[in-house]
Amino acid sequence: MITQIPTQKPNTPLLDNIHLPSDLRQLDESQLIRVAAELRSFLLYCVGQTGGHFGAGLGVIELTIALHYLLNTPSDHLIWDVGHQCYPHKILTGRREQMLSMRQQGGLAPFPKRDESAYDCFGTGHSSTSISAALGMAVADTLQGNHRHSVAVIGDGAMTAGMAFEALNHAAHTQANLLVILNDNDMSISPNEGGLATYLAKNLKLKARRSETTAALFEALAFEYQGPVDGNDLDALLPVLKTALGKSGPQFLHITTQKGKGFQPAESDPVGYHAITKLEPINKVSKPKQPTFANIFGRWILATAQKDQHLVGITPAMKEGSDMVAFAKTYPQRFFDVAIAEQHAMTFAAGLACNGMRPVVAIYSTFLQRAYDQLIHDVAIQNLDLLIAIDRAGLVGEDGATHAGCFDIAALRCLPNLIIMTPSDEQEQWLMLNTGYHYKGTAAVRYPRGSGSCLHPITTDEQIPIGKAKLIRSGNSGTALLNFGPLLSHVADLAKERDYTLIDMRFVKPLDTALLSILMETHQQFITLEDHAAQGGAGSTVAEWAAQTTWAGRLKIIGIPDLWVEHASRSEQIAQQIINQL
Ligand SMILES: Cc1ncc(C[n+]2csc(CCOP(=O)(O)OP(=O)(O)O)c2C)c(N)n1
Ligand SMILES: CC(=O)[C@@H](O)[C@H](O)COP(=O)(O)O
Ligand SMILES: [Mg+2]
Repeated sequence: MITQIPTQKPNTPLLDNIHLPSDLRQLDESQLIRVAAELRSFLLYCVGQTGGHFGAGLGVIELTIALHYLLNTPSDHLIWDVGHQCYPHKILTGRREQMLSMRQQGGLAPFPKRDESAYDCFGTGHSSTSISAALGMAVADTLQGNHRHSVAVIGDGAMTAGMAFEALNHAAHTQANLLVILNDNDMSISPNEGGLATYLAKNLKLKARRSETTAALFEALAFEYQGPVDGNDLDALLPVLKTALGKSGPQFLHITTQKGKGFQPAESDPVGYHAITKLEPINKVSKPKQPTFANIFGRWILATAQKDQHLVGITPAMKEGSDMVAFAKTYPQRFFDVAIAEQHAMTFAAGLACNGMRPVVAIYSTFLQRAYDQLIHDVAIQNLDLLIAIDRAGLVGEDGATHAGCFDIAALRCLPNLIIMTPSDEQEQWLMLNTGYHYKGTAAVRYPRGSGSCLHPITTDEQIPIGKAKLIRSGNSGTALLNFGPLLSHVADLAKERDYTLIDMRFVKPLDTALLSILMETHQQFITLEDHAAQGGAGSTVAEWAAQTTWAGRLKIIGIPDLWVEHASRSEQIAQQIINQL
């Protein structure tokens, strides 16, 4: 058992000669255990040097070796759900020498990526997509007369998302040659939540060679089930995997693994070791950890829950990331981790709001994308009193494009009645959370990953006036810089140097058009700034307003107005809501 992350590259004589899975397949099965030991120590060394996702990869060392040993990758399709566990896969598929570039600009991507390697047959990052994609590839092979394996490796956490069951349901209908491997380590990021997790855990405790009850669940969906089998034991795993790969039709292999396997601290604390920062040199004095926007949210929800017993907090499997740890500990009855189920999280919150509670949905911007229809259909149309705390809004750094929160303003600003707030720092975040929480209707506050410029916001009940911006400085250059969000501190000095008027707009919706009209009288140039896609974001809101104001009579954007159009005949709707604007 390894207890320390090596700071020097370990000696890996077998691994050094494995450049591709074809090299691995030259080895005798009896050598694979040695390969696993070397791969595990090399993985520890690499992640120690770069930081990144950690526990999940340690848990699938044996599975990765077994799959690339028995499959004919990259011709056979192998898809890693979420993809945070893909580092061993990358090491065995021609990228061993690039591992120290992991998650760095120009370096290896944090998740499987099609344009990075032929062995990455499907890009992942968001969970629960692997079965759908693998099924698509399997059906394509059937249609083309190809005889190839299509394998999806999905964790017990990712298995809790509805999309996984949509794919299982469809697979039965297609009878495609698909192998789903459930990597069951009884962990999501936190311990896995919900009935499925309990169900699986109960059966694991039976330590049965074959769990009839678990089999029943998946065989009811026309999968042939095998398991549970110890996925960290190559001697147990290889024969069962061979059997599954030898069969046709939808196969379901249930393996059990240990998240963090082989590294004692990670085995003891799989939550803490889900991801790690890179090791710092021993003599480097580490800076004190600054509170993040997520930490401020965690303090805010705890403080607000103390004052209002109607507050309930919901997270789709990101308790730690959204920092609801203290709230969950203090108010366990009012904390809900619904597992990786963003769609359910939103409509569950809607139900709570309809029946006297005041829900706060804490959700990463990128994962909010999963709950868009529920936000529209179940929350916004009904104009429910609900606050969405959108974390990781904007660029997120090392997790790259799959996790960037660049589209929430574009998605939300066209929804009638919703208000959208963009705090410039942690004090503004606190004020806006208060404002959104008490707003009669649906409110969203978006804030970024990491820390901002006000590390010690004061606890306050104060709110801010809806739709009102804040003048930061008046300038004489004739240019007004309109800030939406946390980049204000990045441009304050520049605005002073260039003598810009600097406005903290605070709201994307409702936009402070009264102030903009005044500024229009005295400024010749406007710059909008946001940590969001330029297309369709806050700047577009300003542009649309400006175009219709300055070009009054020359540009009129006619479409469905900012309201929910009730039922009528389509011709009545079109006449009343659109054509009559002409
Ligand atoms: C749609 C979506 N929601 C949330 C996440 C954040 N997330 C990344 S890994 C993870 C836990 C996955 O658990 P599991 O599938 O069991 O994999 P393990 O880490 O246990 O190997 C979560 C919630 C995500 N990647 N995608
Ligand atoms: C793989 C995954 O989706 C999560 O682990 C995500 O990387 C967490 O992001 P943060 O580090 O911003 O919490
Ligand atoms: Mg798991």
